[in-house]
Amino acid sequence: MAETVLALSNAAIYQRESLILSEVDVEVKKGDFVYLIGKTGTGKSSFMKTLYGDIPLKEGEGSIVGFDLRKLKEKKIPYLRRKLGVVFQDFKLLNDRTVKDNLIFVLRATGWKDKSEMNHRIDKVLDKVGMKTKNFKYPYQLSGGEQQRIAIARALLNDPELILADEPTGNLDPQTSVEVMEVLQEINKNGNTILMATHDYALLLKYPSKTLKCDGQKVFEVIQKSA
Ligand SMILES: Nc1ncnc2c1ncn2[C@@H]1O[C@H](COP(=O)(O)OP(=O)(O)OP(=O)(O)O)[C@@H](O)[C@H]1O
Repeated sequence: MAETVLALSNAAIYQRESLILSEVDVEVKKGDFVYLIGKTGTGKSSFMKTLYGDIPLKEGEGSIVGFDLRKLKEKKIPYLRRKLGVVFQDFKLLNDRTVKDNLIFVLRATGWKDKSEMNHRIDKVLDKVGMKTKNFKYPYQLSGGEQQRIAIARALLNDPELILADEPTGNLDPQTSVEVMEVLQEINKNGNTILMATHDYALLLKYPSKTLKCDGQKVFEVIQKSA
């Protein structure tokens, strides 16, 4: 039996005082690729933010990569984030430094010191996303798809137990979205667990997988019809 990396039980998700989602029961196991879909404003981002500690979980139970979300103290959030890889729609790369320096910045911030170990790790994650030859480029010299691949490499640096991707293809054209999705599929095949929020139904059809849907303040699993 695969180990559970995320479990929510009877959880309620709020944005300040507004209830966004209630009675949420979700389980993600090691090796899963799970989609989170739903129309704009139905709570996908709020759900993701709760998982990476940006919104506190005040009702129900929640555990993620060994952390209890109900008991998560502010000062523990960086440790939670180290076990997660988070990928955003807008990449969030630092524009004043090269790809390599973006990655070194994260490694240093998470306690890495040895230069050759850092170089080795950077080469490895860039290789996984097919960007090894672009490590000297600045983010603004890269296309959107390439920037997102760098953001995925950054998420992989500390060998996360779970990757949370919030609309990772939201800023990309359909062809580039497929290329980024291929990268996510590949790293999932190599053992990484991924939860991806999206409203791109074309990707769901092309790469069917377990799907959760936010609708009417609830989250439920939808069964995809096979084509
Ligand atoms: N910082 C905030 N404070 C209060 N309410 C918020 C805040 N951010 C979002 N909301 C509200 O929470 C609800 C859910 O928003 P959320 O961003 O989670 O939805 P979403 O499904 O991710 O939408 P989208 O696809 O547009 O990103 C919306 O009604 C939104 O207005």
